[in-house]
Amino acid sequence: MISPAVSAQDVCFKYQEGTRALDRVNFHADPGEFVAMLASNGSGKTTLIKVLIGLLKPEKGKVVIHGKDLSRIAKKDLFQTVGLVLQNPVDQLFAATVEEDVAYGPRNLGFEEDEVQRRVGEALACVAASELRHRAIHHLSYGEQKRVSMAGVLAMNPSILILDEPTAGLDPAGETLMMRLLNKLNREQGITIILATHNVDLLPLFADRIYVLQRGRVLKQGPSDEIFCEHEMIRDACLRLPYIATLLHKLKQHDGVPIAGLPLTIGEARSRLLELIPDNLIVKQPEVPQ
Ligand SMILES: Nc1ncnc2c1ncn2[C@@H]1O[C@H](COP(=O)(O)OP(=O)(O)OP(=O)(O)O)[C@@H](O)[C@H]1O
Repeated sequence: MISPAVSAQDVCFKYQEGTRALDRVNFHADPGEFVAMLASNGSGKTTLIKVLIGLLKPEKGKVVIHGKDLSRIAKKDLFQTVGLVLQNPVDQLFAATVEEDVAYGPRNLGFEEDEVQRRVGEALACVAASELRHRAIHHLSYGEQKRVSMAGVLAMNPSILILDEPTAGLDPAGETLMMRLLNKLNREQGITIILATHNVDLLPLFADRIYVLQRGRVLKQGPSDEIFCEHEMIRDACLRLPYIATLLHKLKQHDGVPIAGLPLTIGEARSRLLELIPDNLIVKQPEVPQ
């Protein structure tokens, strides 16, 4: 049996001043999976991320990375296996220029300069930021800073990427770009993605599995369709359905439109609605590439 890329087993964590932020949390992500932690503010997402990467030590339970207890993994090996992208890029970026910042990790590991430059080039290309290479960090926009901070992590070639609120503060185009980048890293390079978010609208498009957290506990985990069909649980967790699902749910419940299942994405909703429209009312238009 293949070990999970990351697992947290019965993890409890209490902050010094007494807040119990995690209560017997069981979490795992298999190699190559795209897993989301979905929760409202203060539910323990950031705390769980910090525990998964060893920045906080659990009071009980353990974290295992690729079959090895986290407490036994040397920091140097950990940084090359698990990359952490913080919510606020300012907390991550510290060099004067983009190139210096992205090069910092590989240089620190003692790679030859050719290899460092190769990694910087590849990491920046991965996040669609090659043209920013010689720019000053403090001149970058927030969205550019987010992508550059991700490049710094990718330059270490991690097999697991953990991101805290990667779409927070981005405009709609930036959100879509970020999620597409993560999807590409996951599908094309097989990088395991774990992210914390409140963004319910984008998750059904990308996440293989979702964990819903509330007050430090896992309420439920499973694929999007299993998560979002539990309306009461979603409400109890102070979350909501994706907007498109809310619309179709209302059309079904209040207007009796016979929509099959509960579409969670615009693509699914479009297909279900088209099934209900007679062919002679549809005038087919050529598809416009997105
Ligand atoms: N350094 C700290 N000291 C004390 N309590 C903390 C600390 N950091 C977080 N907490 C508390 O732990 C709980 C979980 O916080 P955490 O930041 O993990 O939640 P979150 O789901 O990431 O929230 P958000 O979506 O607002 O970022 C909250 O009640 C918070 O007040």
